[in-house]
Amino acid sequence: MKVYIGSDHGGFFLKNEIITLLQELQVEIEDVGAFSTEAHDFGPIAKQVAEEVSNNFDSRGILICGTGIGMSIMANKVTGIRAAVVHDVFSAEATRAHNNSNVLCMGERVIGKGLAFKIVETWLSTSFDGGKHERRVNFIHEYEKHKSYLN
Ligand SMILES: O=C(CO)[C@H](O)[C@H](O)[C@H](O)COP(=O)(O)O
Repeated sequence: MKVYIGSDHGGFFLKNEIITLLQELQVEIEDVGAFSTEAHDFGPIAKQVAEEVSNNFDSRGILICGTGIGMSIMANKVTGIRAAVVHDVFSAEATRAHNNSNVLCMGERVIGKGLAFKIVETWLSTSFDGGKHERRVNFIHEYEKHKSYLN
């Protein structure tokens, strides 16, 4: 699995900490920036990570801004993306098991490094449960394809 990772200025320091963690875990990564604390809009970074994940089989994304929220709103506009804002370990497991989330969004202004590391480790190691959850995830992508009302 390859992980594309990005942040704006608000997530820059936590992104670097998570890159170090991923390197220790021997996870293949690509850092798309930001590469400094100079102000960066979250939109282009989230778009780039989400498009990489959408276009590359067996890849995931991690996006960090101040809250994780702007990143997730942008990432979820990209076809095939299921981005989740996560700030607790239970949700990290649940969003993989139930939503098959492929992008993890966190806020550097919300949580500290220790909890963020637990979230990343849990999110990377939890598998999708499938079954009834597959039907629910499929509904999202059927809607995405047709943009019409589905019952
Ligand atoms: O987009 C966000 C909120 O959804 C992020 O938290 C940004 O990092 C934040 O808005 C940046 O704010 P700043 O005042 O420009 O540092």
